[in-house]
Amino acid sequence: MADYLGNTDGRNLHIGIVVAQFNDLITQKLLAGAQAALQRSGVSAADITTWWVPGAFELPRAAKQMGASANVDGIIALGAVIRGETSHYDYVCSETARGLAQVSLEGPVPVMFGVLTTDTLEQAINRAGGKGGNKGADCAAAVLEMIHLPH
Ligand SMILES: Nc1c(NC[C@H](O)[C@H](O)[C@H](O)CO)[nH]c(=O)[nH]c1=O
Ligand SMILES: CC(=O)[C@@H](O)COP(=O)(O)O
Repeated sequence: MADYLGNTDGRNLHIGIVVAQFNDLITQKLLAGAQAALQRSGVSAADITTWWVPGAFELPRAAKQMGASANVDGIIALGAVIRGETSHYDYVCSETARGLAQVSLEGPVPVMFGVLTTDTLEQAINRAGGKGGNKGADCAAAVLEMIHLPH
């Protein structure tokens, strides 16, 4: 099973990950979850390319650049947007989601939405390896499924 998911047409898959530094207490856990899940599925660590960006708002541009230049078969975008005192949260969440969806639809490879959008730090912790699972690992499974869709 691992061999199948980790390659296609007899060659190793190359997976890209773009991850936000903002709330890196959380995003480091999301990244670790994605990396572990990919490697369990037969993707070599050498075939995972990771780019860090300042925050979630920068993820769409990084995903677009990676899809155009890094020879990857799929991309996982990871971030953690946690509500503050102002409406800034709403704009970051909506534009990050819109931008990543646009890159996935219009770009050459599938892009997974692994950005937590939570009201509290606890909610984010629970979804980055806590009782709510790990959104990074979820996206790893999803990107492998999308790559293997019939073309
Ligand atoms: N508040 C959060 C941010 N804000 C920063 C933006 O994502 C962006 O980097 C900045 O506006 C410069 O363009 N980013 C997160 O990832 N998470 C947050 O909770
Ligand atoms: C999600 C955000 O941008 C947020 O953390 C910013 O906090 P604040 O709204 O209190 O400035």
